[in-house]
Amino acid sequence: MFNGTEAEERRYLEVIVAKLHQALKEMDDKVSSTYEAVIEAKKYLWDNAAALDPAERAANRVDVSLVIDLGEKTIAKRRRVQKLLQSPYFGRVDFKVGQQTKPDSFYIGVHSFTEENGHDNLIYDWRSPVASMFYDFEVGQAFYSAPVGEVHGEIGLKRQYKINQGAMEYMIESSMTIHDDVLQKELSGPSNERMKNIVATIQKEQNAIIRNEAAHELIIQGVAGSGKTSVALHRVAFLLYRYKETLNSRNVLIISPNKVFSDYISNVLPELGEEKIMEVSLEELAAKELSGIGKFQTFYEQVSELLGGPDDKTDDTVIERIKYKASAEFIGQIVAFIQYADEHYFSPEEIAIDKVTISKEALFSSYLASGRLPVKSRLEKTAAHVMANCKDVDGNRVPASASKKIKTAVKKMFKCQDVLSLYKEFYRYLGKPDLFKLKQGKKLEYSDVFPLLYLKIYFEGAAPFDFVKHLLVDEMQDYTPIQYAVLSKLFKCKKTILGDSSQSVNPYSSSSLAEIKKVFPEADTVELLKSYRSTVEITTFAQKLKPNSQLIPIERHGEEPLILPCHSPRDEMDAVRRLTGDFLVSGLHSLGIICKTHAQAEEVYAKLKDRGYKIHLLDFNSEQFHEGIVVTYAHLAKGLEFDQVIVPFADASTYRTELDKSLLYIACSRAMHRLTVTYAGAITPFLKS
Ligand SMILES: Nc1ncnc2c1ncn2[C@@H]1O[C@H](COP(=O)(O)OP(=O)(O)OP(=O)(O)O)[C@@H](O)[C@H]1O
Repeated sequence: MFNGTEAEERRYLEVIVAKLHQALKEMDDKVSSTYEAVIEAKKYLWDNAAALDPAERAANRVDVSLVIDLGEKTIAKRRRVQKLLQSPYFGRVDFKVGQQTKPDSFYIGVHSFTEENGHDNLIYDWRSPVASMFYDFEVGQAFYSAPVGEVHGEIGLKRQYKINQGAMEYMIESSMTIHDDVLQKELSGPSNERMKNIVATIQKEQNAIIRNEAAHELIIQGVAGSGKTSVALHRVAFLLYRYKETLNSRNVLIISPNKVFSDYISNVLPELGEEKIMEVSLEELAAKELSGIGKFQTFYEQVSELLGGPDDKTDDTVIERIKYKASAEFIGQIVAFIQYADEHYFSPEEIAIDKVTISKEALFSSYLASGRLPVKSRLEKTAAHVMANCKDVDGNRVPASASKKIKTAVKKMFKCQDVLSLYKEFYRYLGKPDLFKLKQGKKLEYSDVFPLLYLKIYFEGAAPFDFVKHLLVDEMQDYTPIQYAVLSKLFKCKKTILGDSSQSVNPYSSSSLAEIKKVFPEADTVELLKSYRSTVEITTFAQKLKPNSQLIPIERHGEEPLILPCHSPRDEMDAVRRLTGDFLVSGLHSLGIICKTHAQAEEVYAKLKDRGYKIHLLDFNSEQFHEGIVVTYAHLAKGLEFDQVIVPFADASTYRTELDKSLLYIACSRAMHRLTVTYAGAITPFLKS
């Protein structure tokens, strides 16, 4: 057998590392000679500028840019080889097809590697067709999908390697269910600074999501820590590889909940050899689309309003408005209104301007003939059509002096002159004008932003984002059906939508997989039930808050979470300080102190900073994730994870509503290895038992 023993594998690794070094050297030489060639060509241009004719100069410039292009490609390739030098491969599959006497050995790494003048592919990219067998099959019958069709055969051997700094730490022969030992090792270590790639331990069900090419919309509901975000980013990397001729990173957009989250995930694609993708929040999108129409409350401000103070009660009518506009039926009502407006809101009147007369009937038939355009364009087309088809009393074409007046008159025949009036009219049509309320300073409530945008698209139209060929929506539970309806009008492309209905920060407007599916009836849906982030003890603890009998924690054990009662708020702060001190000597990398509200986080931050701890406060103005000790609140902590989490203020007055329970669940489920909950006074009823 090729490289049958561990000693042979170790020698082979040395050979590969040497080849990678050799390739690196060759690339360095190539980059240097490219550099010299560019300097030479530029010098030639400069020295001979006067003697060269324009065509020669242009040809010379083209040559220079071709050489630069080549140099850049070499540099990108060099970066990949450099990465491979750390860990050339993580897996091997020996696969035999049909009557083949000896199997082929495929070594699988984060990138592919072929010797410059050699023919053999020494390392296969994890996204290549043949590598899919590493994730999908154990020893025995297997197949992969190649461009020529499915290739069937037999896997005779499957191995996994942990290679660090070019040296093999361990090698595992795997004949059992995928990667258990390696996965355990990966998950038990302390966290990285930011989210990392999981190519070596992608699970079969995750691989199916990553390589799903057929779905136009793919909706992933996954329990906390099930790898949704990781999988979605690996899916993007896969699609960029698979469709490299037609798709590049500038064609992929992620709707991300905030800048901290975007920064937190920003390393994954570059680690996989791809460029970062664009990110935007729904608020940024709405601000662009609604510019000139009005200011609006943000989602975070809406949630803060709902949280209120310990004794405040949120205005029930606010909740009623949010709930109403978050229902799936609401879209049906807006659609019905649009149809009604189409049929009833254009009221033609005879026009008699200067020497031109246009009948009511002519106007109406032009309006009907103008098709399904946005209202404004439709009115313009109607005016243009009637003018083209009529003459003044002298038999002449409509004079320019009259045409402007006619256009204005036609515009006024539509019941509403701007989108905000149309939006208010919608609630009058429903017989529920009270469902629209502006906030102080004429700010729109957040729940009005997307219905208004939906009507704006009907009234004025919107330029779809055609350059986006794949849209990723994370934290799907936080978006309502009407938001999805707007997204699908703006983005006609393929979509991957992921989230967890248990992690809603606003229970009045959260969406489940079933609700989102109503907006995308053709979508493929997947559920991820295995949770990888936390120890069994932490997962079991968090499950008491939001039970899900289907959740399967990965068998990894650690300390029992600790609930720490304190005599007074002062004692509680002392406890948090002590726990923070313990963390600093624990060998763990990241600590998240996760409060319920921003105000509480500011308080803890100020008190810990007093003690000289190096800590960071993360809030909605933060642009970056930070390593080390972070103080934040549940809404912002969503999507992040920490080796250790402290949840302070878990008392009965802080966590009392359903929304509070959700936030407590989010906070606790961020912990990977250690979790401590502190409180003074009475404990929250959600943790009472
Ligand atoms: N196959 C895997 N191999 C190794 N680690 C994995 C795997 N799948 C997930 N993980 C790890 O589990 C953790 C959670 O992943 P991720 O943040 O993508 O989950 P999520 O479902 O988006 O979580 P949440 O919804 O709770 O924010 C990360 O540390 C990730 O690296």
